[in-house]
Amino acid sequence: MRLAPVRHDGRARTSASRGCTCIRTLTGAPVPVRHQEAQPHLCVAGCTRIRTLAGAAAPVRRRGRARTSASRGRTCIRTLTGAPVPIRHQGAQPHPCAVAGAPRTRTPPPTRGTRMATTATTARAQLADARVYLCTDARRRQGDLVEFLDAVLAGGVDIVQLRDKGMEAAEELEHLAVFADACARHGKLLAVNDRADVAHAAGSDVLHLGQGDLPVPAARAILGDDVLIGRSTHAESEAAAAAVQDGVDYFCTGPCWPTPTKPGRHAPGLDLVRYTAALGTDRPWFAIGGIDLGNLDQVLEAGARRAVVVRAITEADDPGAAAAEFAKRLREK
Ligand SMILES: Cc1ncc(COP(=O)(O)OP(=O)(O)O)c(N)n1
Ligand SMILES: Cc1nc(C(=O)O)sc1CCOP(=O)(O)O
Ligand SMILES: [Mg+2]
Repeated sequence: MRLAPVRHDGRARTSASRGCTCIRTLTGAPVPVRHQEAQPHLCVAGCTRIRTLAGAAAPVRRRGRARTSASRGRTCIRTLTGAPVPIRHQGAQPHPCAVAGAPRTRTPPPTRGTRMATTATTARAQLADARVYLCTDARRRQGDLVEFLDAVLAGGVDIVQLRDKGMEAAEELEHLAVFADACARHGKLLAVNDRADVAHAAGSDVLHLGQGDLPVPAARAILGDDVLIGRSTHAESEAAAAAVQDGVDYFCTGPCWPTPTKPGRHAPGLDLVRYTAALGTDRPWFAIGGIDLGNLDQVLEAGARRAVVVRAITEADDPGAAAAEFAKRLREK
């Protein structure tokens, strides 16, 4: 199926296209959103539409769930190949994808300033309280993403990041919509890795940047002040800088141990955790790298009060129970 962009500005759709692209605005910057359906879908309350992706007809229905404070987006559930896929629509207004009765001019975006201030404040308070930060892939091998996210978020994960390296942006956004919906159900924070444009399009609460990723000011230029930004640090100088750098909301120090999740990354070990603890910074920071329930006490003894984990939860027999144990032990310190 060849997709061609179509603007909902009164121009005719190209006949060759079964998909459409409409432009929506979140913070003044135009963000292209591709709606892949044979029929124009109605992203307005109560709509049900049939759309086609790869030839399969599937229902699209509006979901009337209330948003949590952690979530700014709206969520529709659509079904592609049998599995429900939540799609979050940014903005307080239904976005103008409706063709029947669609506005010919775009609905103005919400006034971000007032509406976002409370949300950003809430998100920063949640970050301050956070203890367990999970990075996970999209569970394509297991095929259990929704169940997995519900289990770990109910168990005690405070922030969940989609970290699935090499995924194309469109697919990442599809998965992020599932993450966003899960975070909204549980009132937890959603994090995007590496890409400010994807964080913006997904309506993420958090963007995580490594030392080689986009510089913080460049990410802030895209995201504004309301999205939380985190930094990776692997050396004392980097941790000291991240503790004071403008625009940084939290940072991570590690790896505590060499880890196959980040092959080739030198592990500064628990000395860096001890150094960071000694900084005495009020800025939230997390230990990362090789942490599991067997060595967590060493991480705590080195002075960390927050941890980022991947395998210890994603590969656990019972991810929800593993998350709960991490949360319990990090919170009782
Ligand atoms: C919460 C969190 N901490 C550290 C990282 C690692 O970031 P980075 O060094 O950019 O490496 P990649 O994950 O991008 O491979 C992270 N993603 N999240
Ligand atoms: C993604 C990542 N970043 C690191 C850093 O030190 O910045 S360590 C790491 C992988 C952590 O995975 P696991 O919990 O499976 O060891
Ligand atoms: Mg990165």
